[in-house]
Amino acid sequence: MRGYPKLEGKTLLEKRSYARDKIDDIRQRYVLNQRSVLLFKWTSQTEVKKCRLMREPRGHKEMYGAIIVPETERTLSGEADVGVLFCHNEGYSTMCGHATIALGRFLVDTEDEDIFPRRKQVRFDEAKRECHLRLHAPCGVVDVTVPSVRKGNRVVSDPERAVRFISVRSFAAATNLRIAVPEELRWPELRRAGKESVLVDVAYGGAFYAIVDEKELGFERIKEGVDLRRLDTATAIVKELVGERKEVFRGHGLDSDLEYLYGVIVVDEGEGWVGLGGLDDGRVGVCFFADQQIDRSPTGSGVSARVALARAKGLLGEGERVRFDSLLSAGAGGSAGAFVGSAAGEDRVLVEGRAFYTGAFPPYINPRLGPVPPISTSPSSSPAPSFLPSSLVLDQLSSLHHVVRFRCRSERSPSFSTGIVFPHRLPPPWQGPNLVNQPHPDPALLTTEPPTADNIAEDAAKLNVVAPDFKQHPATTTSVQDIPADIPTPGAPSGAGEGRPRRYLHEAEQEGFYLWNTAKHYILQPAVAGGLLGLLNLGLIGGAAYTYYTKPHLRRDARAIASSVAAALTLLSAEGYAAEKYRETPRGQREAEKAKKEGAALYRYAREHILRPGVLGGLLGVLNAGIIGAVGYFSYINWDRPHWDRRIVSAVTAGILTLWTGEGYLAEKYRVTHH
Ligand SMILES: O=C(O)[C@H]1NCC[C@@H]1O
Repeated sequence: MRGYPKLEGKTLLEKRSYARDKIDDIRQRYVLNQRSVLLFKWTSQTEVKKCRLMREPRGHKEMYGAIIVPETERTLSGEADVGVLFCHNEGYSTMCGHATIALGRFLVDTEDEDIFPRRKQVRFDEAKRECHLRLHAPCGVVDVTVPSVRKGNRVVSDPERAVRFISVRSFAAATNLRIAVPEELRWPELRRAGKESVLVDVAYGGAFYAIVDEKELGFERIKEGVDLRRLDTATAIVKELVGERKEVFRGHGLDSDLEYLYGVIVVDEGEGWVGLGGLDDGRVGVCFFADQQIDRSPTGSGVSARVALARAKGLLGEGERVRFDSLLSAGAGGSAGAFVGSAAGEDRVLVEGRAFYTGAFPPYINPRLGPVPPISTSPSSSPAPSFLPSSLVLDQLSSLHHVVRFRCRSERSPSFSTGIVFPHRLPPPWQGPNLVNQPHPDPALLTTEPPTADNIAEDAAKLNVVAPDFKQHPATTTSVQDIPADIPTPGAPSGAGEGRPRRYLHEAEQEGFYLWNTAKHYILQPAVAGGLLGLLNLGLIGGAAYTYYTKPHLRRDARAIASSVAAALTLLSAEGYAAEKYRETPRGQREAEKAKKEGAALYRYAREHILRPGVLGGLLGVLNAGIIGAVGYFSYINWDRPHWDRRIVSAVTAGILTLWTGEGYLAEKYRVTHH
């Protein structure tokens, strides 16, 4: 990939880890720390360079991306033609059906051998008018068939017919799994339904999905409209609880990088219990994946998982085709956005779906816009800052031209996406309770002409390939020719003739303003405010203790003692009352749930990073060194005492011996269980 750093690692999964661990700032990074450092270093464009593609201001929570990897272990061994890494709001998926469908077309249409060096190997079946591609995704090799036509001396993809792919091995991992929902985690709909647990199925189609009937969560007829915030709360809890059942994901012969729960699909009435319906009466599902990102497509890998599950339950015959819809494709009507799934042999699934070009958008970095703080997903947060095009192009990323955006287009249902990257700034789901506020297409990006065999090449020509001299000539052949030199930030002094000191002053103001806003954003969070109150309490208690220590007469003054106790009780009760009141509000409940989740995440993080034997051994070593150092120090400064307090000496000796015996015991236990 041009411009994107070289992905280190022998296997695609290793490259995925590299992207996640080493260069994730390209996908997303909250740049707050860098900005704080900049206070002392002054703003430089190099720092601002490290900006995210998947989050604001270039992306959004629902953004999805595909990074083409020309060479992987499977392309080298001849088993695949090209590799791909998928990315989203949280990291890098192991499989993505909708991106595979969109990429299928792109890979047939591209003639750029830097992007797709093995393009010429792609087989065109003249009789069937289709190309066959082998795409190496992190979950394995997926066979993709792309309807294509000959156009002059080129073979180009045909938007009229559906792309199809055959999944990797797909299977049901657990059926009818009863998940108890602890009292404090039960969401309102579950309570109202009088339920204490939910029944879920878990299936794999390149990624693991928990599949759950809407009624199990206490919802009804979601396809007619649902408050996505409420569904988000419910599915986040289900995801956490099911995700903890590690045994469900293990033992299937998969690489450990694939053994995790990727998403929860809420399915409409009946699926998995009474069958799937057919092509006319298909199934609707809402998929929450990664960091509760909502899939606008019907989730290709989810379709693989759902078909495998239905097969395992004996609900789907060989060759029976089922239509799968997302909320968006179902709401839009027509069939172009739906996917069709069917069993394809023992444990494979055939998924069919269509993709359409809408354009290509090289990312820009506007030095004036700078990094944008994370936006809260609360409904009251201010709208996302708008994207300002700039004449200054990010060096490293300017040639990411194959982060291509596709959007599903059809005459009857022009308003939804099934593409690699969802274009345009789509309103996040919390902005509306149902489909009414779902994204609508930017008409400028839509091809209004109905596709015909004749305009196939034109359709492909919308693919916007950035020329190597893009930096000098930012406009591309298919994009707007006159990109404005720069749109000033509102309130910013104009650049022309602006003196250096004034510009610095303005930048300092901006920096200060940014930091103040960021500080406000963090400090005014209830959790932080709670922490500050805790500090205040500590300060007051410390202050009182100090006063009583330095003024011994107060210790006998009944009035002083009584007023201190009364003041402390009043303060604590007021704080307790306020906290309790806050917890009763919807926001408070959300916070409580979030705190619980974050607690779990912190625990998981600690377990993965700190409680690892190596790290733990190191920490224990440091602790031991500290203890020995402290004992040594106190022995040294007290060495000339006439006698030492035997109780202290015995307590210290016993303490150290107990600690070391405990450490020895744990180490031995670890050795026995792990080796
Ligand atoms: O179609 C799919 O499989 C993907 N869509 C977003 C979530 C999944 O990765």
